[in-house]
Amino acid sequence: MGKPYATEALNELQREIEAKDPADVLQFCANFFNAKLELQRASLWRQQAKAEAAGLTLFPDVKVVTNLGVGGVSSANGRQPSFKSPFGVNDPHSTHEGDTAGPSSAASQGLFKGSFERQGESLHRADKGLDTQGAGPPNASEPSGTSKDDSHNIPVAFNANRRTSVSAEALDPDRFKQDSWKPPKNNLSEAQKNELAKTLSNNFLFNQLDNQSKRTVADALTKKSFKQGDEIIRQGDAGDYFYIIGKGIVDFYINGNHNSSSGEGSSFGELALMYNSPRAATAKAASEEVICWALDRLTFRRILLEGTFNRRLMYEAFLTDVKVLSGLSNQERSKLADALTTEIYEKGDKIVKEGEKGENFFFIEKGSCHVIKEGKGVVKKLGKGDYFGEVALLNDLPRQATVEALDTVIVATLGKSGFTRLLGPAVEVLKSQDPTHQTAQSAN
Ligand SMILES: Nc1ncnc2c1ncn2[C@@H]1O[C@@H]2COP(=O)(O)O[C@H]2[C@H]1O
Ligand SMILES: Nc1ncnc2c1ncn2[C@@H]1O[C@@H]2COP(=O)(O)O[C@H]2[C@H]1O
Repeated sequence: MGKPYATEALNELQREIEAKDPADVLQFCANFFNAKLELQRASLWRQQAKAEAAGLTLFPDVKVVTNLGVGGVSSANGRQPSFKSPFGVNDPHSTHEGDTAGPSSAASQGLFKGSFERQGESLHRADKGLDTQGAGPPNASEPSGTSKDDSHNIPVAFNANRRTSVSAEALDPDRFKQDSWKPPKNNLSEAQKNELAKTLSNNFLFNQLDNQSKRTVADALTKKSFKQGDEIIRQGDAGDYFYIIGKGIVDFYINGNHNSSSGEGSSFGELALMYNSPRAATAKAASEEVICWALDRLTFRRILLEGTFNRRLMYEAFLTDVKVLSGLSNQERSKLADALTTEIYEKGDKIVKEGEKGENFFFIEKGSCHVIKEGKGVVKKLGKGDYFGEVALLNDLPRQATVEALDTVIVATLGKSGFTRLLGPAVEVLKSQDPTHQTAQSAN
């Protein structure tokens, strides 16, 4: 990343601070840059296997990384450099276990602990299809870093150009404002507008947008009809459109095997657009008639990545570090991220009270809490990445303890229905770790 990027990032941070007025500015800055870094590493990391197959090295030489002076970067045995988060040793969840087992293990655990930063790095790429909608490459000049000779080895539909990765483009609203991009206009009839409005009212992501963004998206969506068996998306292709289902059922296949299905109001096709990665699944029309509303890649990135999707990405970065969720796929993690709501508590606040009915499950994003039981006192201390509130939801019991904020605590909460629907394999882990069945633990 060059100087202009740093300036843009700092400007963006400044705007965020002014808009959000965080109580703990340093923590906010740390979170901001940590999330950016993690997104960037995650994006590259997803492409590592393909890059290796093409004989390319995506990750920088360890010496280069060290020279960048990213806090706590270290390396061992030539493996992926280890990145220490800005929370450093005080972060109870920065143990970096994934590092010791090598890259593939780290990836499968959802832990992206390497720093992939590299000054001026940009690989030539063969995914021209991704930029066919008038954007052109965000950076025309080709910085040095990887030899041009490598470019023809990159498989089609593989994006190794970090300059168009989600972290570089999505989190860079200034670039959006400066260029000549204009959202497309669909010129729908009144009847079609009403049909679309009905579909959008059922779509979770759309409902998160502000009114202006809603209007832009509604004006840009185009209607596409499919017959049963039609392939809407093919696994491995480059991403062109994001889809919202207006009518019918869509089946998803991974490597030819049926994986899941979605119905009216659901959306799909976001992953390839978010990460500039190949399509992760094949989507096929499963009912007689399927109507989808398609949003072009550029409008998707400009509008959705600036708002809801940024929030989602921030949550995803955080959720990647929550140990109990390590069994979730990226898709499951995205869905979970969409359903989370942020709540802030001050020192002394009782986030849940023993004996009360339980409605929510909580992940701690920031701060620490004491778990207090009547007659026993403090039984546990919880910190960033820990969770609580599962016992009441899993067993339909009143809250088994009080959880009190020890400082400013930010939690991501999940309602009861999301808890059972979206935690997937993590529910079994939660059950097996029921703290009411465990012996007393240290509260220090
Ligand atoms: N299990 C799954 N893994 C990956 N993608 C899925 C899955 N189920 C549904 N999908 C959707 O299928 C889409 C295929 O294209 P994308 O990778 O852009 O985005 C993907 C998701 O929206
Ligand atoms: N020893 C413990 N006993 C009861 N609850 C605990 C204990 N340790 C941690 N907790 C958490 O405190 C939460 C209080 O609300 P729940 O009973 O829903 O879920 C509980 C657990 O998540």
